[in-house]
Amino acid sequence: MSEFSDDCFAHGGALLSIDEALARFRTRVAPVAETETLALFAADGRVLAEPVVAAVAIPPFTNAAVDGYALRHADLALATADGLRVVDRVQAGEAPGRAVGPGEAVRLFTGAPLPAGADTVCMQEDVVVDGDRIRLSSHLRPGANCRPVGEERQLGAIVLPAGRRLRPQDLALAAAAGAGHVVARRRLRVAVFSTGDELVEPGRPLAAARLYDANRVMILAWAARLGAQVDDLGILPDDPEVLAAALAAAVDHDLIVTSGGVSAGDADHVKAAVARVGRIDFWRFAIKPGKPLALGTIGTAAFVGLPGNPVAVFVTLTRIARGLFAARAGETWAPPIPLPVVADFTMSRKPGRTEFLRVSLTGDGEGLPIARRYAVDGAGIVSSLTETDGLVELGPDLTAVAPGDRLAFVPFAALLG
Ligand SMILES: Nc1nc2c(c(=O)[nH]1)N[C@H]1C(S)=C(S)[C@@H](COP(=O)(O)OP(=O)(O)OC[C@H]3O[C@@H](n4cnc5c(N)ncnc54)[C@H](O)[C@@H]3O)O[C@H]1N2
Ligand code: MOO
Repeated sequence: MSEFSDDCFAHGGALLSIDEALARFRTRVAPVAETETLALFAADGRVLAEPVVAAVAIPPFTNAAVDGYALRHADLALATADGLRVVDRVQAGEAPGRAVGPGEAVRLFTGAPLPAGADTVCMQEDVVVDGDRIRLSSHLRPGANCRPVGEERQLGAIVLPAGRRLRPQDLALAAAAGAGHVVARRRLRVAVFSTGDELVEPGRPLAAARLYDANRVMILAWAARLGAQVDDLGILPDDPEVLAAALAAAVDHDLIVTSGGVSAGDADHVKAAVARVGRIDFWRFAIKPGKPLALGTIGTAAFVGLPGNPVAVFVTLTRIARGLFAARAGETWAPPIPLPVVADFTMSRKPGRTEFLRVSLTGDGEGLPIARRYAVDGAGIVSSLTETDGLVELGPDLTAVAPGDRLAFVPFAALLG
């Protein structure tokens, strides 16, 4: 199967919305085909290639939800009047020794199987114990305090769908369903480099007119958090020959992500370099920051050229490139759903683009959280991403924000998931 259609990333040059971009990734990019069988305990963060099917019912047998006594609901009147005789005791993990007959109860503990004949469990707090007899002090509905066999899932049911990126709670469900192993897609191989003659490796001495490469470590960490095998190709100069050679050497990756050099400056050579060794398309987004994005294919690798400004990198990486990553990884993914917050600031703006503001949240715990806008604007202000809690998304038609307005907020944790 071909990973990309020939014109996978082609488009007419009009401004795109993020939703349009994500829809194109979903429909035009094929997931990596190779799969591997993994021990459940090694599968956190991996993407399921096959659904997990219940090898047992969950729970596998009807059991007690509380510490107490198993009884027959038909004996309820007797249980509250004369009481019932306790004839056995069953711990979790034990098989019941005998059935519960008329006028009888069995002492049992949370997780223990219900003995035959019993259909209801009363909590030990609701009985008075008198020798080998118990008397019930409250009413009970039939089946109370029982967890019936298959209540959660029947044998053979799908418990986790293919495409799920496994989280700790998914692993718990797979374990409960009896799965010792899962079939996952292989990890994506992601290569990352920065471009720009002005860039210097962090920690090295800085000469005049140079600045440290902030983007590469952010992109590498983003991909690694998503479970990719990352290759750091370093900082490359604004030299089309060098860039083309590096791109050609990186074709064994699923995704090549770069930053810088995609706009219209004299030293913006990334697009030309990709065109030499593969195919390139240029997408312009109606968003701020992050308007320019170069997308292409080099053999079986997808190429993503992010803009140079670090905040634009963060926005395009988490809101756009994330969708391409998901499509390649075979992952069912949707952008995080924004939560309502209330503005404490005033702002007027030109309509036409979706704008992402960095905001901090405060609040007294009553009502919606209050969003305070970061004091300094600008797509180069890295600390605007570290001293805030997430992004507010202003729709393209919005021309003003006033204190008290409701805004759509997505926390950083959700953007990085
Ligand atoms: N005439 C125009 N100029 C620019 C436009 C435009 O539409 N017309 N768009 C601006 C916007 S918006 C952005 S974003 C940038 C994108 O340009 P590039 O992708 O070519 O990025 P560079 O020019 O290489 O860098 C932009 C800026 O970011 C700094 N940078 C680059 N890489 C890193 C890095 N790894 N770590 C830290 N900082 C980095 C770079 O020094 C520049 O200051 O173009 C605008 N110009
Ligand atoms: O897209 Mo530029 O994206 O604002 O810094």
